[in-house]
Amino acid sequence: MAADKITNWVAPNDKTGEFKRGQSQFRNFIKKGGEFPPEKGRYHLYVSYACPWAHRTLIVRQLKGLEDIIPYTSVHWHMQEKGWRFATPEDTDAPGENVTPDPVNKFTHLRDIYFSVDPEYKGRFTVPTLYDVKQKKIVSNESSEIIRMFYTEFDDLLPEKYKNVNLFPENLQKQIEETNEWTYNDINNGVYRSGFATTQEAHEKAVVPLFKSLDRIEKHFAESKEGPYYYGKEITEADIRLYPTLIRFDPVYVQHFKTNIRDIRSGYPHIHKWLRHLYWNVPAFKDTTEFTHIMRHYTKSHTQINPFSITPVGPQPPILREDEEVPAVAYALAQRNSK
Ligand SMILES: N[C@@H](CCC(=O)N[C@@H](CS)C(=O)NCC(=O)O)C(=O)O
Repeated sequence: MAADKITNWVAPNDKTGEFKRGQSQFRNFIKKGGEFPPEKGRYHLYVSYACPWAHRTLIVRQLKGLEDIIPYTSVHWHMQEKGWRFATPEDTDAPGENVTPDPVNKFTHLRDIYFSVDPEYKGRFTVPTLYDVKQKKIVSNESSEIIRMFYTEFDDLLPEKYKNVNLFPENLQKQIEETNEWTYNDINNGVYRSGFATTQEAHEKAVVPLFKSLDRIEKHFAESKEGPYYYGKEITEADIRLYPTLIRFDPVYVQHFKTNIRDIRSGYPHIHKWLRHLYWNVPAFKDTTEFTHIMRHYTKSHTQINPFSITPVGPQPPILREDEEVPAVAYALAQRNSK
């Protein structure tokens, strides 16, 4: 049935043409003394390197030093009719760590996990999925909540160094929540609303606020006295939630989702600086960024947008070095410096 196709993010009969993201269905929490207590090796994290929501969880896992506590598997980047699938030993086109067959249940597709937990499951089969190997249950498939569990709930199992990593500090919580509100709607989800729209109106309704919000971030960086992170000297949730969308912006969204009023590298110097600082100087960001998965997934899986599945070659490189600029920016800077 056409309406059930995985690429029908907007139902073909929906006249608004607007992409409306569904609610994540599994919303349990890891808690000491609860149904899902923190334990080393008990929870398996399923991600796709292509996915910005999953990307958040990999960043936090590494920043919090949870590598030995929470193992993970990345699915193959190619999402087809049955949704995300696990890589097989024959797959040689999906680089990166842990792009392997499912080590827990030997399932072939992510959907098998959802059906094994609930044979009547009607939602989407999304990454990230945090799975309790002991009880064979899904803890959560909501990235914004998984990262919050990772911030604190495993602290008792961690050395002092990582216990002290506070990504959601008390004094900034209110500001971060306020930032999340508009960055989620306009940016994280805004790129999808722009790209999945099936009418001109729906597209513009998403693209215009997306760029207004990028302008707002640019201004925030231009005016902030401290850096290099969104809220000063320490990485917080604000960086973790923005980076996965913005690292994908030039390589994918600008062309595939048509969000091309500007790109980051030539249009947003402060955002560009922040982005490159994270990528080149903080291993949790670079190590978890797999451009091959990112560039191929969108262009080859969203056949409703790109029926021939051709992946553009550029922009190259997908992220510039910190001392590199696109020619137009380099020229403008040289002009300024010669005055
Ligand atoms: N609200 C969810 C969204 C997750 C999500 O939509 N993930 C996408 C990949 S970027 C997915 O797995 N989509 C598969 C589908 O919708 O069929 C979260 O933040 O965890």
